[in-house]
Amino acid sequence: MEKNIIVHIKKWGINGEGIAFMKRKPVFVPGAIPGETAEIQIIETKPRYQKAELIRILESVPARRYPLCPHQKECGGCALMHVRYKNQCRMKEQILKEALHKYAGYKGRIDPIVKNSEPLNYRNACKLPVRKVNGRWQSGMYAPDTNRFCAVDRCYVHDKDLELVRQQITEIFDRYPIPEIKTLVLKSFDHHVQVIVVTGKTKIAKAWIDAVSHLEPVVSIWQSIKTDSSIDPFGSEMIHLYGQKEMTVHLNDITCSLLPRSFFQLNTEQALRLYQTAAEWTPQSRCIVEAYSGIGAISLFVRGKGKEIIGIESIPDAVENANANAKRNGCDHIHFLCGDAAEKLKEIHQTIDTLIVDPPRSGLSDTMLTAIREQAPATILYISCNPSTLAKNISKLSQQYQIERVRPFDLFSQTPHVETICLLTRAEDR
Ligand SMILES: C[S@@+](CC[C@H](N)C(=O)[O-])C[C@H]1O[C@@H](n2cnc3c(N)ncnc32)[C@H](O)[C@@H]1O
Repeated sequence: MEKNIIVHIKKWGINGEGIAFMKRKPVFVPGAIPGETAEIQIIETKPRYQKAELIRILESVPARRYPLCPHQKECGGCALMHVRYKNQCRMKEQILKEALHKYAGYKGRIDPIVKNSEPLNYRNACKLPVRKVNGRWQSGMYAPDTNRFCAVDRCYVHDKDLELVRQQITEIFDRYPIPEIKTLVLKSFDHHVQVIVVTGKTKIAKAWIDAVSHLEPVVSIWQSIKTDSSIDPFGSEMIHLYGQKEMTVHLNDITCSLLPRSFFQLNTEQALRLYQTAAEWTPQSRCIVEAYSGIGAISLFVRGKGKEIIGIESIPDAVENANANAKRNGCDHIHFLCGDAAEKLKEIHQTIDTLIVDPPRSGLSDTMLTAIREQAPATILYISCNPSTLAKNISKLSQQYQIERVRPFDLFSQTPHVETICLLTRAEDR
């Protein structure tokens, strides 16, 4: 067994760990904070880095606080809960700054992070595995990098209605068990909660549906039958069991609907601020394209900035929502196409003045980057939840585009994730 060693934590890692250096090689120490002196034990050695377990903190820093959640270490969902909120925000600003510098060579100004006014109880959705533990049904999380189930009796970042329903549903599972239950998905907007249970091929008892539908905030229940092991959280068959099919989200004067498969940002209040910034930074354009458009909320926010707005999204249900959302908000000049962003972008023949992209964490594919270079819009608004892929993608566009503005948003408080909006302009147009 490795013996314990004492290290000084020098900087933040992108996953919220502290990083120490031994013989110039980084050692990742989850739970440690830059500035601290820690006793650690190496648990993994790789050619370019090491991973360690934090044994104890010998010298702490004022940024440390006692984490509210007793499951913080095992659950891993809130890797920064032991860090004071203002220091969490500084960490995110620093991670973004370093990524833009390292991969895109950017040393310019970054706006201060837009803080979350409610760093707890903000999450409007959860997707949790369900297991029987000591004879009782529980929903929880998998411990980081493992398939070890960690039952969570109370989650502090879930929206209050969502959390109430989650706790009550697990009790209902005890009374009316669902054979082959895999995952519980909940979405909460405006005090209304949608429940989606992902199961094997099984019929859900009427007693379970009745009990869940009687929970005060529940307005919609779905079952998703999943028999494959794909990463898609839902299976191919979706059965509507009770109430509304769609959820409604109000974003200032805009109203949007979403079906269970449609994506929406996890933090409604901060999403609103992000979309307002997108609207502010989008120049007046003849044609705007929004790729990775989800239910079309950004297109609706920039509705006054384009004569024609085209959205592209790969999930058919989200496209159905987006087109209906455009209609319901009186926007005849906005429509949405279903398909792969790169493929559909290539098929657009008119001149694109502004391109808005909001891809998943993996960022833009090489085919998307090629399609962007070919279309050469004058302005790109890149919204990203991953500073590394954002910066690497910007680097690949750097022959044509320069960074004009960057603003991070804290959408995922208590976690190391940071959302960023970045305005890029075509170099020759400056
Ligand atoms: C980060 S979400 C952004 C959604 C939307 N902009 C919003 O703010 O709600 C990314 C979206 O891209 C979609 N998507 C993922 N890969 C795609 C692809 N290759 N082509 C088109 N859309 C894709 C996902 O279904 C998801 O709706």
